[in-house]
Amino acid sequence: MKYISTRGEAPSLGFCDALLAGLASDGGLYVPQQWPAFTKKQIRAMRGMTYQQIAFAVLSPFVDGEIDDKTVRAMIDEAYATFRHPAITPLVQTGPNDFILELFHGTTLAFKDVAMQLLARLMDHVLAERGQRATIVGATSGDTGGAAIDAFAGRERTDIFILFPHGKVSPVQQRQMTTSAAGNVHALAVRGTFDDCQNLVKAMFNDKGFRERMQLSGVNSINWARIMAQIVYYFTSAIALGAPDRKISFTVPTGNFGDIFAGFVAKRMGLSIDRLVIATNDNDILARTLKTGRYEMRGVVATTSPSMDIQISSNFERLLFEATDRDPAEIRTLMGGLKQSGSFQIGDKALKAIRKEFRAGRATQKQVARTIAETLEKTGYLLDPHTATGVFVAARNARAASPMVTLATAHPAKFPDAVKSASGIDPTLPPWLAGMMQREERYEILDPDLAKVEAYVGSHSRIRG
Ligand SMILES: Cc1ncc(COP(=O)(O)O)c(C=O)c1O
Ligand SMILES: N[C@@H](CCOP(=O)(O)O)C(=O)O
Repeated sequence: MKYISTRGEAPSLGFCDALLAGLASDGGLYVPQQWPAFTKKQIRAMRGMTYQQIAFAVLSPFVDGEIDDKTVRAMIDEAYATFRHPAITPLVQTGPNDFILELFHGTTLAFKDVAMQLLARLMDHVLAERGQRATIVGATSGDTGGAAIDAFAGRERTDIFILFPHGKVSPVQQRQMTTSAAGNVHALAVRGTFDDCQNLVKAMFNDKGFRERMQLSGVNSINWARIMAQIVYYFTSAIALGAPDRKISFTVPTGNFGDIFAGFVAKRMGLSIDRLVIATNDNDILARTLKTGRYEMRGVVATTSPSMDIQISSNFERLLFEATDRDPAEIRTLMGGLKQSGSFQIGDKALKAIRKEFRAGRATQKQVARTIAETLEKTGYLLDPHTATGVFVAARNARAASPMVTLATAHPAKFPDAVKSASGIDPTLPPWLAGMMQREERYEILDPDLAKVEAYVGSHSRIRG
């Protein structure tokens, strides 16, 4: 299996090289040259398998033998042994046809743990095999950072630098990034938004000299392996609800478009998915784009679901690549427009293809708060604000023909203020995080200035720039 860039001007790579590359050298994102597919019979055979067994079946075609099967299985087992639920990502029924897919049973209480625990092991393995080291740079609106720091802390072959928007993440999210005692961990608070952080990370990758000197690697969902690991829970949950002999719909709280793109890939791989619904908060650029065909950035507004306070939705580029029948020249034009004017217009054919696959809706902060309160009252289930965004949008896009699964992307205890103000309940952190809020913080505050950020990374990575 080769991986090609959405912009068509970077070399195609095998799995291990794409894993370490993160962003392609032409600024594009790597995708598999073709989508592997399972037959109905093969999917039926996954019934009764454990999460780990299904993960191996789903990941194997992507790894394509570049890492031997025994090692991949061992990494999967180790990664998911860190989860606190035996089902890893359990389904909870909240209505006759409504389900919540709990993705927050990992160490940092967000869906990011599912991919990150595996990614860290895969990277470590490949670096060790090659006798290499890497400097990891990542941007976070709150959850990716904590999950990456937890997964990479203390690893000998990597130094990790996480950029987060100063003052714009929840106190729990911030402590998960700033209280690590590991010497290879660096939390950088950037005076700006998540989009500024993500632009800085991409700019570091696009600075060829810096990228090579520092041996940069990425852990955001620009890295194909992140998406790959997230495909698995679409399979486990759909199979538990009757796939492939029944169609299942999913609603996904969306920001950087990685999680829902994994659902799109699962469908391409033969999973019987009915509706794929994008749920946004007030930062509704994706819902607007589906409606108008115009991707148009406006200022980011701070909401009670801060992890989705995003305007530049990186993985939308992967979808555009598919919707334009994989036309890299078209992607270069669209992304050029975005860089220059903050907007682009999707062509009619591509828009039609996108609308065929996705629906979208938005929940305002008031609607999110009401959804938390009403769900608690009706079902006894306490939602976090990101999941509540999904539940609100799911209710407007469900249909009797297929069960609707909403992805629960974070635990309510990560956002106690918003949850308490909506429900009156103060969600408590699990025991392993209980002392975290009292621990001393360690982080650097920086301006959104590429030279300053590169200077910091260059002088603190064990690979000296
Ligand atoms: C809790 C939570 N929900 C939803 C999202 C959106 O996921 P994605 O960026 O993959 O669309 C994020 C982060 O992006 C998140 O941290
Ligand atoms: N919501 C994310 C934003 C970054 O997303 P990623 O999936 O591309 O890493 C976060 O919590 O940081």
